[in-house]
Formats: sequence, structure tokens, C-alpha cells
Amino acid sequence: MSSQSFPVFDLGAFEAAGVDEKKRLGATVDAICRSTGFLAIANHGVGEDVIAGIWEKARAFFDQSPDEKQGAKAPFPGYPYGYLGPGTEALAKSRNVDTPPDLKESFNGGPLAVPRGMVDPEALGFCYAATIWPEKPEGFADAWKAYYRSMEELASRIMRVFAVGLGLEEHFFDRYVDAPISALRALNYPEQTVAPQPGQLRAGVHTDYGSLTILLPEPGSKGLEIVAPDGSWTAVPPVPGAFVINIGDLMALWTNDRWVSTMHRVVNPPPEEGGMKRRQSLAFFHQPNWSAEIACLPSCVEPGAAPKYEPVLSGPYLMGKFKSTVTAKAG
Ligand SMILES: O=C(O)CCC(=O)C(=O)O
Ligand SMILES: [Fe+2]
Repeated sequence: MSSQSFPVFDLGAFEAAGVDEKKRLGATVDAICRSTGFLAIANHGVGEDVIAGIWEKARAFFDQSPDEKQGAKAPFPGYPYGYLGPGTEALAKSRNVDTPPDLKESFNGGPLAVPRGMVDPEALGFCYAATIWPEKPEGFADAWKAYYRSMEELASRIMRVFAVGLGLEEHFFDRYVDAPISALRALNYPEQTVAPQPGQLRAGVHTDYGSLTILLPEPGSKGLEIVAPDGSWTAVPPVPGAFVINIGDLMALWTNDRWVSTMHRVVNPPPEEGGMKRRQSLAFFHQPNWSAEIACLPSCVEPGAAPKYEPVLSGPYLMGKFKSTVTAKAG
């Protein structure tokens, strides 16, 4: 996939289209998800002020001293929210590959409210755990919540495109994602003043765990790479004004591997381009309801054949994957 051919999907045009045109547009997404599952979403309607707000606050947060950031740190290893400092995560471990820690730091937050009647202690202790808000910068939590809400809404709209792409009724996925346990992560990949260790990347090779990731790389930034269908590592170009989205493991499971949860990574800045370059990104990991059972869609398996995978429960699956990436130093 050359940078010229990175697919861009016009979400507004899809939503304004009639039934037949929606099917035609959905088929283009089906083709992309069969090949890489990475595309850009344009005409998404997310407010520029919401995006500018979170960029400003995330940058100001990461620009603080290590001590100030530690004030918002996750209280113990494996706690999902708050500040996760350098050295605390190695994404390649989610695929059982042992690497040095990723060269990044992040701030993470979960659902903005606990659904009425939620009593599962594992859910309450993990995805509904409190976000540890930083004291500074002022207005951080407000900007965060505004962006989180926009991403929740956008993710639901994209799931409708997916349903159409799979030949399902447009609202098929709604009941699986009406109390989603999505997480938002602001990432900062600091300047590299020391050469990385062998095998150490900004983000190790991984697939995402959930239904859908909505990524916003810092405008003009480089480093995100995906495995193209021919097996080669290929850069994902920044697409001005658009979000980069990709599907995660649960879409592959749902579709019996008709759709691929493509491996990706964030590489270190090449020395000839100034190995020092900092990079930021925002990643929203959309995840179906805690107790949603994700099982192969009947339309994705030959009649009489067995699906490739056993069903999983969304929340416990996510928790297992997340905890597998925690490094010895975390906490
Ligand atoms: O920062 C990026 O561009 C991608 C990060 C990523 O793939 C992840 O955190 O899952
Ligand atoms: Fe990822």
C-alpha cells in the first residue's frame, strides 16, 4: 500500500446515502478490512475545538516534570488508568514476544460513568476503575471527557458502517456496544537521547484487542507501520483532517478472520531525521460491553463448518491482554 493509496472513507457521505449506496460503500470497507483493516475516516464531524483542546492539555501534561506526572500514576502494576510512565509496558508481550519496554509514556482513562446495575467485581476493579486525574494542567479532565465522548459517538457510527460492510442490518452491533468499556490513551514518545536497546521500539509489534481503534497521530508525525498483505512493513501516512482507524482482535473473531486484525508498531525516529524527534498520538480503543459475548457471525462460516475460535467475553478478554503487557518495572 503506497501512501497515495491509503484508503480514505467519507463517513458523512455514507450516512447521507440511501440503502443501495450504503451497501456499495460498505463493500469498500469490507474489502479494506479483508486486506489490512486500516483506513482513514474523513468528514467525521468531530469538532476542531474538541481536538485542539485535548492536544493542548495532553502536551501540557507530558511537558511536566517526572515528579508532577507521578502524581497521576497508576497505583499498582496492571491498573489500567492514570499515568503509565516510561518502562511500564511492552506491547509485544501481548503476542508472547519478549522485548525491552516500549519507549513511551501514556495517560489513560476509561468509561465516563458506571452503568446502572453493574456489580461484577472484576469489571468494577478493572475497566470501571477510577481514572487518576492529574492536578495540572487546569482543565485537563474537561478536555479529556469532551474528546472521549466524541470518540464514543464516532465509534458507534463506524460500527454501523462495519455492520453494513458485513451484510448485516445497520444496527446489528448496537446491542453489543451500548455500554462500551472503551479506553482513551494519550501517548507521548519522548525524544530519544539514548540509543534504543536491541529490539526496543516506541510501540512493539502488536494487534489491538477490541473492536475498533480510532487513532489520531500528531499532524505530520511518522513512525506508525502496519504489515501490508504482502508481509512487508508499510508506513501509515498522516491524513490531514481525518482519523486513522483500525480493527482489533474482536472483529477478526466475530468475522472468523474474514477481517484481519493487522499487526502494527511505532518505530524509532531514524537517526538521519534527527533521532531526537518527539511524537504524540491519541488512541481510542473501542471495546464492546463488559459481558458481551463475541462469537463467530453465522454469515462468516460455511454451513456445517466449525468456527475457528471459541467465543470470548469482551471484558475478561481485554483484561487478560492488557495485563500481559505489564513490565516488571510497572507501578
Ligand atoms: O501511536 C500510534 O500511532 C499507535 C499506537 C498503538 O498502536 C497502540 O497504542 O495500540
Ligand atoms: Fe495499536
